[in-house]
Amino acid sequence: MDGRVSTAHGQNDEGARVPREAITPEQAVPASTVEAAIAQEQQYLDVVYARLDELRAAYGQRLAQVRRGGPSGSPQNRSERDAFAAHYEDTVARLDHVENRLVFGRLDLRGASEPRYVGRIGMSDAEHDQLLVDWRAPSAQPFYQATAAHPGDVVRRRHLMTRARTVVGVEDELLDHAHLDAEVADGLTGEGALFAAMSAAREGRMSDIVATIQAEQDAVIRSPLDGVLVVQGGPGTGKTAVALHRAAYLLYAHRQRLERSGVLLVGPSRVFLRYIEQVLPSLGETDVVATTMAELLPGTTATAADREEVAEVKGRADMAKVLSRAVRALQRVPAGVQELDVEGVRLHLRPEDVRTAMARARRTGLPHNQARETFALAMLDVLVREYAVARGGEGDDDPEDRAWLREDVRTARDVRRAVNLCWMPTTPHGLLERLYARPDLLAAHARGLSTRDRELLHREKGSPWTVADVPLLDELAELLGPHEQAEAARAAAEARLQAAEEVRYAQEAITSQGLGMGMVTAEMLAERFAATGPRLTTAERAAADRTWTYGHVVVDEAQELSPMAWRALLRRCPSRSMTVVGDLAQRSGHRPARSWAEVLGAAGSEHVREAVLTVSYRTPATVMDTATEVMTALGAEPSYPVRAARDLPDALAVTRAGQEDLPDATVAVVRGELSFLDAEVGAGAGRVAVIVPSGAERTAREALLAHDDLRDALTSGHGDLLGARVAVVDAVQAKGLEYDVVVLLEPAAILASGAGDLYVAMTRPTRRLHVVHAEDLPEGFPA
Ligand SMILES: Nc1ncnc2c1ncn2[C@@H]1O[C@H](COP(=O)(O)OP(=O)(O)OP(=O)(O)O)[C@@H](O)[C@H]1O
Repeated sequence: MDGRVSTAHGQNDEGARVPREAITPEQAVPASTVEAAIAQEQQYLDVVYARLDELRAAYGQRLAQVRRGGPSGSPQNRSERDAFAAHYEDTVARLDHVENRLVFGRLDLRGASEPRYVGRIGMSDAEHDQLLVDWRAPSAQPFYQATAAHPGDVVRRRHLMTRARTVVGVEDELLDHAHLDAEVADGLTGEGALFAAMSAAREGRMSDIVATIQAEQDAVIRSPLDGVLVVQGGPGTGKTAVALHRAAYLLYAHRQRLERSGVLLVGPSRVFLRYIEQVLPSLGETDVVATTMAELLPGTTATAADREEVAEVKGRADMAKVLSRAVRALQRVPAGVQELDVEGVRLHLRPEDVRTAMARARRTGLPHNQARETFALAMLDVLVREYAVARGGEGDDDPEDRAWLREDVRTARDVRRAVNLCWMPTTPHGLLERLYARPDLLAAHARGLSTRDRELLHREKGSPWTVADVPLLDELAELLGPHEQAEAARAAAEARLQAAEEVRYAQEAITSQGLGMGMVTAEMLAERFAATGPRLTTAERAAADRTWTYGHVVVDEAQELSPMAWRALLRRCPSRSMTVVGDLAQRSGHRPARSWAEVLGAAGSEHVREAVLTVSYRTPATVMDTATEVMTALGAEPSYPVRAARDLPDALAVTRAGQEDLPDATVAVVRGELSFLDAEVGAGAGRVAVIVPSGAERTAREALLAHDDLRDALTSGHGDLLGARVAVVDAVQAKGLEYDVVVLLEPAAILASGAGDLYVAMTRPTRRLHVVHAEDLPEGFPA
């Protein structure tokens, strides 16, 4: 390609000091001088890293100084010191995280005397001259957006490839009109760097793409904060990467607005959150709350999954009405007058008094458990009046007597029971459990559900909570409000945890300050800290608080969310500022969705804008095209076609075996693919997923474990889904993840759980999809 010069080498050139403007913007770098260019860039890198070290040392010292101040002083002094410590801790952590590929780009601009360097964070030298522009700053945008057709002021864009602190390659794109060519105009930016990133062996953790963000991705990342932005993109188009970079961008561009309220990121599973956990810190952001729908409600962990048809009923928007009726039914007016015994006196609970007290309580607009107090007080007033009269009218005007009478009534068993029966306090878990377990209750409140739907909801008390239960529990928590006794038990448990945390914190302080020697114990220090408590970050406080509202919410794999789940997320985001990324074609189960309007539930009625990502940076074209053909043959053609950025030789392989030989064939294929990776990306590097039909993971894993070499590969890196060189998973577990090679076992059986699952499974590899089957292949696979 004209105007593009790139090379790479592994040595650090120790050339003479070259001033940063030595490579003039108008000057292209011929291939012969690439080595010299690398040497020049190394000079610049050395200056930037030296500054990074200086800043780290300076902030490290300030932090140590503040910590040395210890826990003494007035509360105001302590809180100021805490605030400084927090700031320094964050800065030190941020500077530590940006070590790798700190500088990755350079722009030579028409009319500018110096080039502009783009990096992970902004940085100035001691004289306040800018060394590095933060990739998120407006002045870095041309690095991602300039094209030969629309170069703006950019004459040359240079990608710097680095390993540790060494420049190992540069890649130039000349964007002035003299070098215009159609291929550049249409093409991807920084192709060399991009292809190097795409070809790297996968290590089980997602990396950031800050050096090679493409123009269509950049437009999404920098899209305005307000409203609901839906990003539809086929497999591997960078939706997850873009969502994370957008979170980092928004925190940078709207720090004031988002820092206090925070950003919530919702992913499909804990494994997925671990897969992406390094991306935001590497972009200098650590304060995002990452969670899954299963963990959205603090204190509740959903460990089970429902069958598809059960989850569907639980997820319907109508369930909100069922729950609201169930809560309302906790407020009951007795059919007739009831007699109550208070200290031998007969009092009367009259339906009309109950109705009046109820109306007053409902007018407060408070959730059920909190409004109960208004109801109970109103009932008490009525009963105390009757009690006073029954006691001979004495003490009617004497406040002290009146208080005694009131106490008699309030504590009487009959009264407590009657008030509770009229307005029963309850917990979300208790109520939902009763609803599921008692068909009569469900029939009374869920009139809109068919008998079959109600049967699907039935379950015994004590069954574990499922992911689909979480939005229902959350809805109930909203309708009910805190339950005093349950809250007290929770607070006590939390206090115990907090005390343990304070001791741990104090222990650290003792160690770091060289205290101890028997003069002060961790418990003593903890007591002193208790007044202020260990510092919690915004993210930590937000994650522990159900009622926390976030400034922005990012949802990944959003095509899986139910209408009830959207309600739970919208409650957490009153500003309705959301980034929603997903792929309709990858939706699990047997209910395909044709449009985002169908999927978004209540979020769909907000101000929604859609963006589409069209290029897959993961899956080779041969595999991508086959996956599309299979989906089309199934009548589930993806509505948003995807173009693969590259193809690779032998990207698709198919091995047919007899039913009996399938395990042996799988072993041979996995072994062959590991050898392929050894040769291709280095001994022991690269990762293989064996994707099997749901429920077949255990058998498949055991078949592989029987072989020593494969056992090593399966148990390497703690043997978990991200660490091991070979992992056995089903399509749902593989969602959002990627591997160098996928061995796809029995596609026809995977299809039983839905076309979307097969599509997900087929599109996970970066290098090769190897299909192993005994049953006939679904239509669309090559013969
Ligand atoms: N601009 C880019 N430069 C380099 N690599 C990229 C770029 N965009 C995406 N990638 C890489 O492509 C792969 C797929 O990205 P990502 O997981 O974000 O895609 P996705 O759309 O979320 O995929 P899926 O829906 O299939 O889970 C990742 O390895 C990612 O790092």
